[in-house]
Amino acid sequence: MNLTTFVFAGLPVLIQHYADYYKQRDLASTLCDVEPQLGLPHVDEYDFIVVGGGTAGSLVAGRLADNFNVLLLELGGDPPPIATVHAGRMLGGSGSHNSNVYNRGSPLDFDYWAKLLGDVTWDYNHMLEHFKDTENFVGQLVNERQRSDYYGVNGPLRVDTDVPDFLSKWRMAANELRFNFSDPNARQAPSFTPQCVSIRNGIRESTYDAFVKKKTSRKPTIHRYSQADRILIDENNNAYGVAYTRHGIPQIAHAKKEVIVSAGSFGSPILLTKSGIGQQDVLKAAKIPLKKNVPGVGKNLWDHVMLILTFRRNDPSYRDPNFLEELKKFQTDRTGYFAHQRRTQAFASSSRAKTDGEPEWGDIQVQMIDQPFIEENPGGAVWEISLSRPKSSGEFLFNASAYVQGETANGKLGLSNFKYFNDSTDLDVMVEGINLAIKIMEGTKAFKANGYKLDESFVPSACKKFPSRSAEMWKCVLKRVFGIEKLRVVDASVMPKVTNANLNAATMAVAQKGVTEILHKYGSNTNEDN
Ligand SMILES: Cc1cc2nc3c(=O)[nH]c(=O)nc-3n(C[C@H](O)[C@H](O)[C@H](O)COP(=O)(O)OP(=O)(O)OC[C@H]3O[C@@H](n4cnc5c(N)ncnc54)[C@H](O)[C@@H]3O)c2cc1C
Repeated sequence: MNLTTFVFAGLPVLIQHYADYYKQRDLASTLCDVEPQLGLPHVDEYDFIVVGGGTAGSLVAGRLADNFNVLLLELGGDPPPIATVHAGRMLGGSGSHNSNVYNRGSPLDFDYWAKLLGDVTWDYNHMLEHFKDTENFVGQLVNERQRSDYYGVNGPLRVDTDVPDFLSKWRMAANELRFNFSDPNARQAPSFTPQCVSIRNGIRESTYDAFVKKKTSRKPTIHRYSQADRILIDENNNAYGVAYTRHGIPQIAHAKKEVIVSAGSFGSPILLTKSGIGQQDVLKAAKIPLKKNVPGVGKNLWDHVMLILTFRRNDPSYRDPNFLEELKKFQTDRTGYFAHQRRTQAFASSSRAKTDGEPEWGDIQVQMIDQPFIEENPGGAVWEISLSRPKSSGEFLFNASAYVQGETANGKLGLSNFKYFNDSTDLDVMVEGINLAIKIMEGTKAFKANGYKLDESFVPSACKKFPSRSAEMWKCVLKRVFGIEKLRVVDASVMPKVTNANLNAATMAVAQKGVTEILHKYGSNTNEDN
């Protein structure tokens, strides 16, 4: 085993060590906190209770704490120093372990939301102000003239531009294929772009870091390792509190103003259903008293289907940088290979988008990620091909029979069915995305010189009966890989349709909009009961 493999293989052990240590430390302080209450009926009271300390919840709780008494309940604890898990159960949520790519999405996404919802406050002109309120943009721009109109500089979240050394090649490839080269945000249009990231000195910055941890003014009270089990709703259908378990100890908190559900696209529908808000027949099957019949709970599940491709580099002169030296540079002054994401991206419109009369509204996103230090593929590149405006949507349903049998763990109560490619034209769009990636890597002068070649070893043998690289072969691959067959919700689950790029930034703008509306409703006077 070489040094690189040894270091990477040790990461999960290190992460688990920190996760266990944080949990034990929090358990000790929780026991001191709750000791006086044991055996006594005791209910804490706050102005707002925010359920879920992820991308949206941390932002909402941190902002509201300026003016109000806020309790933030989070299922997980502090994020470990290096988080690589695929479920964001920690403060900062999925934003504490994702790639921190900061893409707002197309302005046309938000204009479409406004049309769908019949509410102009969701259009891009309005949402732009919420993006600006959250951002401290320090990055480089392709179009400098847009800086003052489109970017915020006084918000808590640092947003930078990642500038990998192959960005000039990316620009050349754009020229060769007659694409524009532009910025990913402001007014995103089909083009090749650099990527913006919410990363500070090579370290991820989540909304928990930016809006809560680094805050110097009043912070929310945080109860970690706390699972909200039920929203308490009175006979007039007002939410007035939350029943939850903190390290397994049952607790109740009351909210004088509102309960805000920010438990994410999977957590929110489960909590709403457990509280009696959901589809009538599901509630009946789960024997949960009906509070409100909302047939949409758990429906409308959108996902960006993403296919990952690997390109090998056939370039005898290529040598990986020295792993130890790069690690030292990063540890010493946060420079070198590990200080950057080393990604670029392109937004493109498929033939379907053009036929639909939407040529400016990209429905394909491709991302190139430079990958040194992979022993079996030195200098290779990984590509993420995403269907960024799918037409197929799925559902996330409540597992009523498991609930009736006594299951309480949220992770076991959700049944997701993404229904990928239910609309078969989604397959055609993905095939165009795959072909664009191959064209850039194998067909442009910019990248051809490095001898990049698609690694097709992952193609299942059942798909090899089709001509190599044909649309039929790619559709077969996609089908195999993705298996065809007084309450407020503020998180990614409220998007009527996903934006056409990574969702973290759009979730922040949704959260900032929620905060703005709450402050508008309640003002900022802590002593006044509205
Ligand atoms: C592997 C991965 C990589 C990604 N990469 C990117 C990227 O680079 N850029 C980008 O823009 N987007 C990315 N995303 C998507 C992005 O992270 C999410 O869209 C965004 O975090 C959603 O925010 P949210 O607040 O809705 O949910 P989350 O951030 O998931 O927060 C929900 C929180 O609620 C908590 N919770 C759930 N149920 C309960 C309960 N009952 N009681 C208490 N707490 C509860 C959870 O523990 C979690 O902390 C990525 C996602 C993943 C999974």
